[in-house]
Amino acid sequence: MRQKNVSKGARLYLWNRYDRQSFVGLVGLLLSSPSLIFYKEFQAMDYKRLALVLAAIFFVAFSFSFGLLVFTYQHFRAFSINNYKRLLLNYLLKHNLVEKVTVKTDKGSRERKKLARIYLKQPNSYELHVYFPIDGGTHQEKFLSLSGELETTFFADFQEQNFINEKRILAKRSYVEYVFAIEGERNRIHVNDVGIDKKLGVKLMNGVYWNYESDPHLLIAGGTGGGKTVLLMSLLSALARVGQVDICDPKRSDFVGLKDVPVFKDRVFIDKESMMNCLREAVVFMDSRYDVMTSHSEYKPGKRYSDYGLFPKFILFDEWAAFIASLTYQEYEEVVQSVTQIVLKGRASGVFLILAMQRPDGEYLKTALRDNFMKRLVVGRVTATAYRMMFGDESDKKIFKYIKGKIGRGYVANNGELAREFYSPFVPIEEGYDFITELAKLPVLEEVQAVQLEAPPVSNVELERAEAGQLEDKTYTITALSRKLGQPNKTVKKVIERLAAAAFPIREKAPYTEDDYYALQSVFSAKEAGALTLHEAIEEILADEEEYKRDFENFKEGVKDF
Ligand SMILES: Nc1ncnc2c1ncn2[C@@H]1O[C@H](COP(=O)(O)OP(=O)(O)OP(=O)(O)O)[C@@H](O)[C@H]1O
Repeated sequence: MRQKNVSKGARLYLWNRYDRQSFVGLVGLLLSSPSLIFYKEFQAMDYKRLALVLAAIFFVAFSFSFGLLVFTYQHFRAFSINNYKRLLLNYLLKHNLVEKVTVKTDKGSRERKKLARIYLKQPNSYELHVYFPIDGGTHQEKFLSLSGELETTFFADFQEQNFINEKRILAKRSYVEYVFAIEGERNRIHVNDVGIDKKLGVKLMNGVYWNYESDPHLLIAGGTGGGKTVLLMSLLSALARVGQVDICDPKRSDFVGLKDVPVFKDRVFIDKESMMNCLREAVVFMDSRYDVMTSHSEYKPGKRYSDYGLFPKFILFDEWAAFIASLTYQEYEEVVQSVTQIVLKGRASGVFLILAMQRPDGEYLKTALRDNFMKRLVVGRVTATAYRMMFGDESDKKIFKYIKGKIGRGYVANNGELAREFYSPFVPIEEGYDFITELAKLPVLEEVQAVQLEAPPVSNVELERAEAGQLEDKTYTITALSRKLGQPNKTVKKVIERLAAAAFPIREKAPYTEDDYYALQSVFSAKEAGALTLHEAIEEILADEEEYKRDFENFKEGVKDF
């Protein structure tokens, strides 16, 4: 609970419903008032003419006032926040969340609506904070559980709930604060603005950064045509400025052209053997870095690679699932070993993985490994199960929206945090923007140019895990699974049977995996969100899965054997 008095922004009043009308009315009257200096001329006019002149004056004044209103809403947060005020008022009134007080009048008494002490604040273009009082009021309990409904009302993404305990001398006040991520599309940035901020990391959008040091390893999922490749290219333009980037392109298409770009010279791999070798070498590279770091005269446990002036190294894999699907069992085992090493030791030694695929199924990325990817991004359309795999339990109640035609739109979250809307940097492809030309302009880095992000030191737990070198997959018994889902054993068993009978990838018997849990969670969430029967919810998830399978099969067809 926060103790200090925070600035809560503007208080919400019932008359905020009429903000726009009052603005246009007042400004319109103000603008038309100078015409009063011609009152003598007005007096001399006949009625018809006077009415015509006044109508013209008011028309011009009010049109200008309306234009001014649009301009202020577009450019000033102090005005655009009124849109949220109006939505909130509408919600509170329609859901009877206003208090009613009886006031005496000459003719008896009447009821008057009274609003609790509610505040709104928009500290920047991408966040909205709303404060509700905890003061024993009629609706206090409801005020504590508004996150989901307000998320829908604001068409925003709920991010956090905080409690504020204000201590004033004469009045003690407490509030519950809701923070929402808003206006995703307005906070989209141009590809030229993708860069590195020393404090925050790689800028991907206003308010969205990838700090690879505090949130190592990036996982990207997205359906075909959703904008994965363009996003990866935009990322490359920032990463190649601060470190070395190896690119693996099993599809042999989008990234092949980069092999002649100086910063990526000898760093673009397209055949299976060289991609496996890239991972092998990354492990050797990390081990030799550990040696350099531990034998350094200023060695101290917990220090990171950048503390020794070393640069980060990124390994970017497009279509990871296609790569895994092409491996033999032995090769697969070796790749899993290498990736395990990298996710465990990468942060301290400065090696970071970026894996992109349609959906991170356990088949292609073991769930224990997936848990170590601290930044998650989805672009384009993915299935309900894929959202659960990417954003986990935290977002289990979230309704992920797919908006047709919005290329590069999706969701982003740090592992363990709530997902929010994401728009990948805008690339003016139709105006001739060409990544190869732009990336070719980047200088080849020398080690001394390392950029150090401000991130916490490597913890003892991380070092211990890195030394142990193993990750454990989480598994569940049917009872544990049902408890986690909050459903009776019988219902869960029934859903498993139905999914398995329809060839959905789910285990029929314990031990169940995290992915099985996410698949089941998708069914129960679909049931709740769409007020469906269990049967309808299962059908919906199966239809989703069919579409995913078709897409994936088509995609595999397109990938030549490499
Ligand atoms: N950020 C963006 N800015 C502008 N246009 C974009 C953006 N992202 C995607 N597009 C448009 O959408 C098209 C498809 O995007 P992209 O190739 O990145 O999809 P993908 O998810 O990689 O698809 P696939 O898996 O089929 O390769 C691009 O050719 C481009 O025209």
